[in-house]
Amino acid sequence: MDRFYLIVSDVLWLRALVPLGVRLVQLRIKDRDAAETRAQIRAAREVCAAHNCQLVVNDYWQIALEEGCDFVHLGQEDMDSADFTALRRAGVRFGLSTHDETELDRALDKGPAYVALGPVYPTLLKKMKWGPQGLDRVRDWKARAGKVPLVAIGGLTPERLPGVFAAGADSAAVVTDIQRAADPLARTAEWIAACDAADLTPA
Ligand SMILES: Cc1ncc(COP(=O)(O)OP(=O)(O)O)c(N)n1
Ligand SMILES: Cc1nc(C(=O)O)sc1CCOP(=O)(O)O
Ligand SMILES: [Mg+2]
Repeated sequence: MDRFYLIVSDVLWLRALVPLGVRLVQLRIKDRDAAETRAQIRAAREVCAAHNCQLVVNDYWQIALEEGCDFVHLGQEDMDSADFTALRRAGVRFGLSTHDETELDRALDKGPAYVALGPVYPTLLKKMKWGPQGLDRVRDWKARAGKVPLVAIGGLTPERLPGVFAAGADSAAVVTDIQRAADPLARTAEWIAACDAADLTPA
């Protein structure tokens, strides 16, 4: 999977950043009504299709199914209500959040396209009951996940990427470092360059 996994909170971000060469983007909408959420997902699908970028829809697996999207991200609570049979029948891949061993076992049982581990570093985005997992935990998760790709998330920056990839993460997800950057477009370019550099570095 692509090393750079951009997560944005609104389709306006997606429109601005995907054309820079982003290949994997998650639309993580919170606190919008159903109509607005659907409109955003539909618009994001169009932008991504035009730029050969994989769209991942966070949380709203049902709207994703209805709108013909082919990839969703689900947290452990989202998994409680998700219809995995319907997702599989429609060929919709899913990535799953994990934070401890029990969650990882539960996630791996579902046959995910990837598992995410976080927060690797402290995150400003949301309050979480888990402290920073650290790079040893990334290494451990990589061994436990086997062939399932591992996404690292939480407090990531371009400067932290070499360590995260060396520990075994296949992909690095980011929100704050880009959305709160003084120049989000320039920061996105830095992320792409840092991820490309990691691809050229022997493991
Ligand atoms: C790549 C990735 N990893 C983890 C999450 C978090 O999902 P979740 O625990 O459901 O929390 P919310 O993002 O829905 O608040 C994610 N979205 N993406
Ligand atoms: C949305 C999210 N989920 C996490 C998890 O551990 O499941 S950490 C996280 C926040 C990631 O954002 P930032 O790059 O701003 O730290
Ligand atoms: Mg969720």
